[in-house]
Amino acid sequence: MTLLDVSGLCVRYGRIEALHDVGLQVREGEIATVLGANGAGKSTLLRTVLGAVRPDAGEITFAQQAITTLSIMQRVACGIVLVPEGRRIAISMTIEENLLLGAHRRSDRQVVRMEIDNLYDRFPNLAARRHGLAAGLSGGEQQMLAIGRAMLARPRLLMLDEPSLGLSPLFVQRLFDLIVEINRNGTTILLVEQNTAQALRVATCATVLELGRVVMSGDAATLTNHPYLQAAYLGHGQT
Ligand SMILES: Nc1ncnc2c1ncn2[C@@H]1O[C@H](COP(=O)(O)OP(=O)(O)OP(=O)(O)O)[C@@H](O)[C@H]1O
Repeated sequence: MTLLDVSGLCVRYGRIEALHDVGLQVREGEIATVLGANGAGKSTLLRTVLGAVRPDAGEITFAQQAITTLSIMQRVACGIVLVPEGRRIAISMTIEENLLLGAHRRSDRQVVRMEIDNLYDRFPNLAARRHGLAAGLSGGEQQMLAIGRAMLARPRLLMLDEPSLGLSPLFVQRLFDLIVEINRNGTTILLVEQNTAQALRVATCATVLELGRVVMSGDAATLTNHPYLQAAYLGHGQT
């Protein structure tokens, strides 16, 4: 089933056309990735799906419901969650408080507790410092916390905006392992990345944006072997 269906999306910031007639479908249960260079419009696309940016044209449907005119809060209630670029955790709050914030809409406190404890089991560094300020965490740990917090909202669609940006190779690996695990546990993922090789490795389908337009889309395995993508994004061609 198609979970997210974006069609004919146009977004302008004054005279800049950030998205032009962009279409994208994400099927329930898959990892879809959006690739492209700086300024291609990737963040704008995610922010428009979330409702933080109003499109000038286009339709967005989520789980068969038209959501184009819904507010951010209404979309979050539908199950759409965004982890923005730069993580945006509350650095003046403790790790535990950040996680509880992610679960603030839920009333099943015991299950929330169990999910937080599972996260601590997976990331002992977060557990050891649960009552310390999130500001004290490394960039990689902050990203894990940001994703953990987002998952506590029980999203149906988790959107991640360049989660690997600025992380050490070790954390990049752990991050992509976490993304795969979250997906295997049933959450659909829309992943924006500049780490093209890693994103194509975990994704089922991909869309390539250039200057606000879709220049290519298809299943990830086919795109990985496409000469244009190899040359322009995977560094296997002539420069
Ligand atoms: N709030 C804004 N006001 C004006 N122009 C903007 C705004 N946000 C983005 N833009 C412009 O829209 C275009 C697309 O930007 P966007 O951030 O969506 O691209 P991106 O692919 O996510 O790039 P990056 O990886 O650098 O975040 C760029 O030309 C950018 O300068």
